[in-house]
Amino acid sequence: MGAVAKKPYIMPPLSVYAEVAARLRVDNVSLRYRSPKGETFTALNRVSFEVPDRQFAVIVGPSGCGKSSLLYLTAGLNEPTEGYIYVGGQKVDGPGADRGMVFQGYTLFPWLTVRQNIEFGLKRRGLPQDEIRTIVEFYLGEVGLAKFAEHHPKQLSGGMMQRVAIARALANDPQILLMDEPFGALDSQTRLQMQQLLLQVWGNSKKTVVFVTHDIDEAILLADRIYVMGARPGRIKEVLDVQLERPRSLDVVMEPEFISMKRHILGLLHDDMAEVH
Ligand SMILES: Nc1ncnc2c1ncn2[C@@H]1O[C@H](COP(=O)(O)OP(=O)(O)OP(=O)(O)O)[C@@H](O)[C@H]1O
Repeated sequence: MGAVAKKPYIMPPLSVYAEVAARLRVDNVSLRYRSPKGETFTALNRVSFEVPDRQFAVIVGPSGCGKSSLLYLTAGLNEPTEGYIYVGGQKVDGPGADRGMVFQGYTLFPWLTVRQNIEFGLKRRGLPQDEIRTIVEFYLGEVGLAKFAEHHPKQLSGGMMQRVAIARALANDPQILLMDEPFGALDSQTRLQMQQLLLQVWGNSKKTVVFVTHDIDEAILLADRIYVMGARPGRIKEVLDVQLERPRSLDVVMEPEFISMKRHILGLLHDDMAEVH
């Protein structure tokens, strides 16, 4: 195995001050689902990790390992069976504007224009009209959609819709951006463009991002730190720091460190599949 495998990242102990230092702290979280017949299924088992402020964290793992479940818990759309999640030191106990979400499926309001979609949350918060206009213009520019502000979602491509979703989430100035396979439904060319656009927008906003994918290339290209999950039960198997220089272009996939890291993660995922069979 390559250089990465020889020096895996060792997870530091959760510090007493972790709520302050980490933007996201997942503390001993388990999640069990109950079937209608009363059988329980452990989707997540004692998951603990932290994401420092302004980091780009990527969660990668096989299908069914609980990636989406973890993101939904962080969004407050579901509750852990055990353990706690903290965002900016505050315990998550329901959905909140401090967490922006971008999903794989297109979640724009179809009856609203691009501009109206982006300003939706800002209006609900009662911001003054001129402030809303300034924020919306800024994010339309960030995602390259200034010319499409008055279009409706059905007039846009999948990639453009996801750009609106990113702009809408960031316009609300969340503490953390949660992204669940946001480019999973896009063709490979558009996906590569969207990865570059996201890196650029993130570089400007410097938000903390938690991004779920099962695409290893996407994970390494985007991440500061990769959390590799295993399945049955869902758990964190290893945490890897990506030290590739930024800004990262598509050529990064040919760098030895990239290839070595990819091989290592593939090995972890294969081990996991071997454990299942
Ligand atoms: N509401 C539910 N009731 C029962 N089981 C569920 C429920 N939601 C998810 N699960 C199960 O929990 C496990 C984790 O699901 P989850 O969707 O979080 O995984 P994932 O890693 O995001 O998978 P994928 O990559 O395929 O989207 C899976 O085995 C799934 O079948």
